[in-house]
Amino acid sequence: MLSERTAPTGDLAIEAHNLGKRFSLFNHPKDRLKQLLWGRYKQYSRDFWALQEVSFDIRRGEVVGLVGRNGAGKSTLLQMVCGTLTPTTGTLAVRGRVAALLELGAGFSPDFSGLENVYMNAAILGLSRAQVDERLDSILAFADIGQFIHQPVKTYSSGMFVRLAFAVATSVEPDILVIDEALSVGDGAFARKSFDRIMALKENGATILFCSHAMYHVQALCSRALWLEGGKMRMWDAAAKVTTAYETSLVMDAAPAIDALPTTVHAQPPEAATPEAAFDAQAQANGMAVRKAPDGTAVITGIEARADGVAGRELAIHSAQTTVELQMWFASDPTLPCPSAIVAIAHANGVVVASAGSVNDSIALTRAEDGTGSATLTLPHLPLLQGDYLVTVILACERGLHPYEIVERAVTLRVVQTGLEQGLVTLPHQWSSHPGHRTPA
Ligand SMILES: Nc1ncnc2c1ncn2[C@@H]1O[C@H](COP(=O)(O)OP(=O)(O)OP(=O)(O)O)[C@@H](O)[C@H]1O
Repeated sequence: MLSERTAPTGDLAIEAHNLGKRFSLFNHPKDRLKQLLWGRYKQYSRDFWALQEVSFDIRRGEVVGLVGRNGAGKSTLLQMVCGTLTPTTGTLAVRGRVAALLELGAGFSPDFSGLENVYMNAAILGLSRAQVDERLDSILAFADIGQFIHQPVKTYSSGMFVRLAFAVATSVEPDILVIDEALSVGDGAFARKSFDRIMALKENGATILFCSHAMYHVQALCSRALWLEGGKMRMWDAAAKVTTAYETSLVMDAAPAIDALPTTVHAQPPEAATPEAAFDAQAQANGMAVRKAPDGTAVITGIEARADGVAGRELAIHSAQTTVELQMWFASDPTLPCPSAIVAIAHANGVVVASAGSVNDSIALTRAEDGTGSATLTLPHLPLLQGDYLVTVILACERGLHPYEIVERAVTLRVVQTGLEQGLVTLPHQWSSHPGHRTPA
């Protein structure tokens, strides 16, 4: 969906002032008709405010993240920016050509061929026939669905459908890109390609507004973030501040904060990435080269966890004594840059305790010419306190942003302790003591 609301002039791409959106809720479908006929005499609906008093402005070229729990009003706001919903109160100025990656392919007609849909969809997005002719080769090359382009789209797999829709939606160089949740779409090589395309649009100066449950994406890509709660603005500030406050609130409410972690990047369901698959692969050939990475992507071929050298999927750990090693084997397309590794540890109640990423630690992984290699994270004298902890292992792109594969709950750490310390970790600490009264400084 694309709309060109006003010319992209001035410094501000989006200006929202006191935005509100009210929906009418009906208890029964027929109440809708009654409201139409007799609404003057009796109220058959009740009002529900999905958004209230939302004000912000976004500079041109800025990348802004939108965070909040389910039902907070994020999609409602994105739809207003795209022009598919109109505000009930307030004003919204959107300057420039907007491309939305919201419901990809929603405008496709099932009985028409892919090619016909490209023309129809691109026209809706504001491209003339000549402009589509000019871009057609690159759209088709990007979607990479071969001869299927001449078949009705109702015969497409969901992957093909999304690839074509994404290729069309991003073929118009937008001034403003609005993305709901998925920063990359499709699977395997296409997921990486689509992520790279969004990054290229960002580097070319597009203003991006995206909503995500992956806080590391918001922190890594955005300068500012808006936190919505119950339809109202809870916080609008530097991305790092907002994500920290938001994550803290999730933990405080004992909601499973794992939702906010790299472990739940929804962009790419980790098909083969169950612990079983990874461990089976590992078992079959000592972790080496069992799964071959398809072109344009990378896969985890094995995971092994060791507690003081003893391997297992469930490790018994003595708090602050046992040294844990987590090793991940991978196979990657050798023509791609070498991938990176991320490990996250969450308490069994869902609270994320810690994570480490090779990119963040400025460590470049190494691999053989055929693209295979391994990465080992060593955690000396693991300072976790008593409890069960789950380890998630992620193989990501060279920037540590696009996950190729995620293995949730790859390893369980069962920690026992002898002392009476409370909490999740022991912090490095020291005590000192002196005799006598307090003396003025
Ligand atoms: N057309 C509609 N009619 C009535 N209520 C609606 C409509 N669209 C959204 N809502 C309600 O508005 C509230 C905000 O919804 P919205 O989809 O914007 O939330 P969200 O933050 O995007 O949630 P999620 O993360 O689950 O996508 C929800 O309570 C939702 O049920």
